[in-house]
Amino acid sequence: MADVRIKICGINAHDAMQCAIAARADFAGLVFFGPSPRNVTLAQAAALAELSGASIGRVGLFVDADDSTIIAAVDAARLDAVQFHGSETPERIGQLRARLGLPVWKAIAVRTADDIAASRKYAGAADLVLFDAKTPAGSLPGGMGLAFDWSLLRSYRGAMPWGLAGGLRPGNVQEALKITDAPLVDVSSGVESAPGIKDLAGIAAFAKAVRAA
Ligand SMILES: O=C(O)c1ccccc1NCC(=O)[C@H](O)[C@H](O)COP(=O)(O)O
Repeated sequence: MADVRIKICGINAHDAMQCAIAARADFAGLVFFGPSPRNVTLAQAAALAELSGASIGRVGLFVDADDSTIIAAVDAARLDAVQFHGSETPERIGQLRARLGLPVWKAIAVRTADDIAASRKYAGAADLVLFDAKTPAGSLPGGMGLAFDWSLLRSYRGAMPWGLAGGLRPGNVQEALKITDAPLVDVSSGVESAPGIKDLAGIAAFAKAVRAA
């Protein structure tokens, strides 16, 4: 499977950032969402940006955040893209894209085929849709290690660039790619030893598994 892009999400420590770079991941996700165990402060994000430079794309992750929060993070972390994981509408996503001048990714919470079909409303507003598992009410909207039925994406041909997230691990990502042929995979808790603590060997194993798929 050629050139599947890899995003390691929830990087909040220098060793994890160095490991993602060494594993030749394409993107490092920085979570700007207080309730997450992976949340980074602006100062931490700036230090991670300093460490990583141009070696990896930095994607800032937000959940129904206001403009000032997003802009402060974009500036501090010198973000290359922004990912929205809340209930942002296509109109809101389009406004943010115009205001920030950065690629905008929209996470789509998936349980059924209808959820995937509904992602079409983001065409023209977002640059990429990230299909992720729908999480239980009251829990975090992502980073929960939950997978959806990957067969929903079998033979998927969307109008926009897309990626697969949710419950991926070194041990199952090849199966996920075999079923979905996803051009980008995103992992967070599947490469952690505890919530918010990245497992360095897990990051390396995940990248190796993707490249061997
Ligand atoms: O990772 C978080 O803590 C998080 C919190 C709130 C919204 C989204 C969050 N993560 C988004 C991601 O892009 C994760 O990588 C994605 O949901 C997959 O997570 P996992 O199933 O743990 O691999």
